[in-house]
Amino acid sequence: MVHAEPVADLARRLATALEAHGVTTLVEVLPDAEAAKTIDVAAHLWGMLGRAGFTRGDVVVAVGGGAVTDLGGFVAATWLRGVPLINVPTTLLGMVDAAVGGKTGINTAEGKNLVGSFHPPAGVLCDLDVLATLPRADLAAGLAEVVKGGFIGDPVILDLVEADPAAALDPHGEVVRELVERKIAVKAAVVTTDLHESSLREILNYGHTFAHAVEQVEGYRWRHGDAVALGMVYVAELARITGRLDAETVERHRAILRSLGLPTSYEPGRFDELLAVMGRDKKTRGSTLRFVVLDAVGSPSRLVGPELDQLRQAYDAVTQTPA
Ligand SMILES: NC(=O)c1ccc[n+]([C@@H]2O[C@H](COP(=O)([O-])OP(=O)(O)OC[C@H]3O[C@@H](n4cnc5c(N)ncnc54)[C@H](O)[C@@H]3O)[C@@H](O)[C@H]2O)c1
Ligand SMILES: O=C(O)C(=O)C[C@@H](O)[C@H](O)[C@H](O)COP(=O)(O)O
Ligand SMILES: [Zn+2]
Repeated sequence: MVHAEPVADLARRLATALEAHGVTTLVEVLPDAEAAKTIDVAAHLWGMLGRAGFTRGDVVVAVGGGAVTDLGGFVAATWLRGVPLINVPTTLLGMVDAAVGGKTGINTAEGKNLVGSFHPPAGVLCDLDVLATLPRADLAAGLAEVVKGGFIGDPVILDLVEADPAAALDPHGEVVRELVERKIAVKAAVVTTDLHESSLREILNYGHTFAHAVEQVEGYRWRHGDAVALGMVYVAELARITGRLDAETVERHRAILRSLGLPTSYEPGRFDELLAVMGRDKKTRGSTLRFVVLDAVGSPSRLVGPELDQLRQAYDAVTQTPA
């Protein structure tokens, strides 16, 4: 079982329960957040599994946010070429996105999630009660991925957030439960059709080309969900500039994300740095950047090879907006 320090109590209780049922449990505390997603941490765990005689009859249990399930999943995918994985997401983002759908991965010096595999979990245990201790900023970051699901596939999500943003931020309320169920349904429908991202699955990457670039240039000090919020505004502006999306829907992005306290603007002067990183996005083919854009709410499509000037105009649009 792997976990980070902030959910140590929960992991201890789970390990105790497993031991009580006769399951021998090896528990390892990981570096917190993005610091867990490195080849060094993976290699450390491979060493532990080897010394413990971990076999294909054993199970990796990842208890934590998306960073822990991405790293735990990557180790499960690679050890003995694949052992079973059970995810116990403890952040909203993990519940609605990272722990479901089978993407696992680590970062390299060149970028985010550049090494990984598709390794679906054997099970995901999702208990909304564990969100009681999650800081509000992390709850909001998780809502960014929920809102993404609204824009690409389920507009009722957007209606629910617009009707009562405070309720969306209350982990004990019924609105959060409905948002979680709806977002997982959007993701499940996509992933069951295209697990390996040959085409349709790319829509789950809405906002992520710019988001991942921001995360990297910021040294992973930005929450992933915050970067996704900004990335969705960037790509909505790009879609408007290229004649795909109306200005009203772009403003709807800003209004919804701001109502949740999420970032919708960035600092000027970093376009060249971000452009270089965006070139390493997994959707890029050769030197051609490809973005998931919306033609309308619920109608995602692709924008292939936008002009440099259009990319820059979209950057200007997100750097001139007051936060
Ligand atoms: N594999 C996928 O499909 C997928 C999807 C989306 C995001 N991701 C990845 O997920 C990561 C982001 O995940 P995240 O937003 O969960 O961040 P995170 O895993 O970094 O967790 C955020 C913080 O919350 C703490 N925490 C977790 N649960 C808690 C709880 N119940 N109470 C108090 N503190 C708690 C963590 O220890 C950490 O400090 C990124 O690396 C992103 O790339 C992966
Ligand atoms: O499940 C997917 O597919 C996604 O793209 C979900 C994203 O929210 C997630 O952040 C994912 O890890 C990004 O994938 P990547 O392939 O761009 O690294
Ligand atoms: Zn994401």
